[in-house]
Amino acid sequence: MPTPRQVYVAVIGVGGVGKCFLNQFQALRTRMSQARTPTYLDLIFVSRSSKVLFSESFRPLNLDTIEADLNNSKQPILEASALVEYLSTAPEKVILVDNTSSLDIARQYPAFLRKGISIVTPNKKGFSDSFELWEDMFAAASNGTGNGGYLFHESTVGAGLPVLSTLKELVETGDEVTKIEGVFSGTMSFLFNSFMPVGGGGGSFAAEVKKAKDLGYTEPDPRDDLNGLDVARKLTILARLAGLKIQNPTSFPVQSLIPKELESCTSGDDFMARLPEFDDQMERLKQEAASEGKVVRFVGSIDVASQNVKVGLEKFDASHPIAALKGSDNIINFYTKRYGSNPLIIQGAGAGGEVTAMGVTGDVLKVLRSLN
Ligand SMILES: NC(=O)C1=CN([C@@H]2O[C@H](COP(=O)(O)OP(=O)(O)OC[C@H]3O[C@@H](n4cnc5c(N)ncnc54)[C@H](OP(=O)(O)O)[C@@H]3O)[C@@H](O)[C@H]2O)C=CC1
Ligand SMILES: N[C@@H](CC=O)C(=O)O
Ligand code: NA
Repeated sequence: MPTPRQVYVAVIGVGGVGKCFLNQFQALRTRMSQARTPTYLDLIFVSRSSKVLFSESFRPLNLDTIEADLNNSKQPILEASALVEYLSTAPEKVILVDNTSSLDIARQYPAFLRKGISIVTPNKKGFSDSFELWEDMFAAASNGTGNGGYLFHESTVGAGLPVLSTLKELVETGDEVTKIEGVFSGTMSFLFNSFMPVGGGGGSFAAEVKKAKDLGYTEPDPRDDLNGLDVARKLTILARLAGLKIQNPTSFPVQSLIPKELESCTSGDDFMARLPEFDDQMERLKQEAASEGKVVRFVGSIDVASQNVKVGLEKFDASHPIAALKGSDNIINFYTKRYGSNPLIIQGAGAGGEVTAMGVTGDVLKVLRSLN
């Protein structure tokens, strides 16, 4: 007869995704405590860029008051390396949820994993950094080749859509993935669907960028979406999972939509303030495509055999499924040997706090199922 167990959870980042995650975690915690064999989930650490809250003795934090408690906390900031030490002394298994976009934190994943701490994250930075870091992470993880903590990152591609789990299952069941293509950015999808809808009309480009930011679709700095790198990071992750040794997200052609004149902007706010000056350029792009009866969309593709990866704008006929996407929808086509010329297609919202947090919460469940 299995016995009840306790698992600790530590959360870094309480922004758009982090806040939704904490709500979903609270509901999960209740459900797990009522299961036939209960799991008691306790939040023992939470932080944001300027605040940290935890107890030296691993006393659970109160989820009902967590936001105010964190903001009122006077505890000194813990560097990631100090957090590794603190969590590794916990008397129960620990899952660390990284809801930031910090590369510095991601670089510590191998250290956390080697100490038996599991990691769940929507943060793409570590998985698309050097191939060496990718290898270090999976060499340490128990669901890689190591015997440390477990590592899951479903929301790094397509937010909560089951993109990575599907690709892994295709590969692990022996299918041969030949090509992956589609729309991989919720922000870019939203921008082009609303700025250049099929049938004409649409708002100004800069106004749509602001809407995408306000809706929580963009990266913390929207330039990370508009420069194409967010999509390049996702394709790097997919290509690596499909077996390609892509060195980094700039080792293949990536089209940037940042106007030359704005490349020197010192902050995201400065960039956003000046973007309307360049609405005319985007309007010309729209008119040019319309004169051919087409629309423009921001897409990416990976040709596995030729190792050809690319990211950028392409024109589509109005009848094409990519032209017909709505809102922040992503569409991901997997061409494989088994599926032949009709790809396996995954489609749905590819950005937003709730759907991204769903992928993160789902990954917490995967860790709980894996931990014995
Ligand atoms: N938004 C979306 O639709 C999707 C997001 N993602 C990924 O999810 C992650 C979070 O995105 P999102 O919630 O939108 O971003 P936000 O900017 O809303 O939130 C980021 C959070 O991380 C905190 N933070 C940043 N750096 C550090 C640090 N060094 N130490 C501790 N805390 C830190 C911020 O602190 P503070 O509050 O003090 O600023 C903030 O709470 C990103 O990696 C993003 O790429 C993935 C898929 C979709
Ligand atoms: N900024 C990203 C968020 C999800 O990864 C996007 O727009 O797709
Ligand atoms: Na996903």
